[in-house]
Amino acid sequence: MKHAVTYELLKTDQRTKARRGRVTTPHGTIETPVFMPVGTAATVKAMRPEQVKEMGAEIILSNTYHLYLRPGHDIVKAAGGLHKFMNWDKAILTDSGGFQVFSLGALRKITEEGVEFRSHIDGSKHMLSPEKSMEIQNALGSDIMMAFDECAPYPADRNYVKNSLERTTRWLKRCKEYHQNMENQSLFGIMQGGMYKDLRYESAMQIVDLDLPGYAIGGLSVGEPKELMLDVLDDCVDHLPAEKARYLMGVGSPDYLFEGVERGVDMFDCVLPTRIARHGMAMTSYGRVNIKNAKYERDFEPLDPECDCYTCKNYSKAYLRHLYKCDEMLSAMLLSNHNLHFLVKMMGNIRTAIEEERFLEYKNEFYAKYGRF
Ligand SMILES: Nc1nc(=O)c2cc3nc(NCCN4CCCCC4)[nH]c3cc2[nH]1
Repeated sequence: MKHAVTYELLKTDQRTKARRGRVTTPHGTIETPVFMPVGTAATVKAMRPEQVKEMGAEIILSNTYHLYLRPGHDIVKAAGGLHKFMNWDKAILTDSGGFQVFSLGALRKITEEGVEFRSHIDGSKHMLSPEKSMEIQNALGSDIMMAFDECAPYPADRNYVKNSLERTTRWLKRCKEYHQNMENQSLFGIMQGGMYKDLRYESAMQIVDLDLPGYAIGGLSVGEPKELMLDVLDDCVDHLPAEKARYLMGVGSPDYLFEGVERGVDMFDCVLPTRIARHGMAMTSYGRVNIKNAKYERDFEPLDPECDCYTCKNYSKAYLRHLYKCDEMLSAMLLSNHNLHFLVKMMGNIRTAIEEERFLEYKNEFYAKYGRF
């Protein structure tokens, strides 16, 4: 059966596991490695879709949990689907709701059936299951639908993680069973297994058999130490098929992106660039800039001398500091635009570096300039 979404491996770095590829979807192709801007409630916060497209983003992420609760997937469906509703005509990946229930909703109960929770918006009682998550994502019409899984907390004991990953595998089979609309939407499986390398292997073996077009590494970036995360990641990427897309969920600061690419990851997403923007923080070639800092009061230079984004071409740090101090909406708009542009451009530079066999040199050059993460 032909998948709606396919991955093509174009080149693997000779010295690391970094790889250059391409994901093809019904809403266009995506050059990888790729960072996906997050548009949780059907908007990349403080950004117009044209700006997100203009910076070169080819795919964004949205969330089943949020859109189910508000406005409701029936309304998005009636609008013609999420692409039409939010005026975004490139690719969309939707997360399945599992992680968001744990991180946002007031979790009530996990059973074989699914997850009972109370809405973080109005406290109303709800149930998400593999079938319900697929129904919602089919209604949203996203190109890539994530399987309904349980992201085990960190730390979690081995027995809990083992039982949880086995239930996640059973849930994945139910997702695949229920999934309609195969010709327009593809399902990605999600590997779990906590920080236990042997359980990660077990999870991978169980999900790879289902021959899906892409697989995510879940259960990471959940508060574990960086070196532990990278050690587990390094090990578990190898258990995923080389000819399928590999997506590391919830990762998105520059250092984690470089380290993830180096270990063979193709796709990333994180709220970080837009979230820290709303708190006056910018990512620049020379490290993070906290625009609130008094030292920028009379600094009439742009945020990043090496950045060609709209914000850096037209505004100074002094002005951006002023906007933030006045709590002006334009502050979040300009800093979000810059941070997203910075990461999307950085991934473009990474892709070129892989093509030219100089990924490690580019990484070291970037780290030397960026300084402390
Ligand atoms: N379906 C699903 N399964 C996961 O295991 C998962 C694991 C994840 N881990 C993260 N980490 C996000 C960390 N993020 C960093 C910046 C501030 C907000 C939290 N997001 C995730 C999303 C996930 N989605």
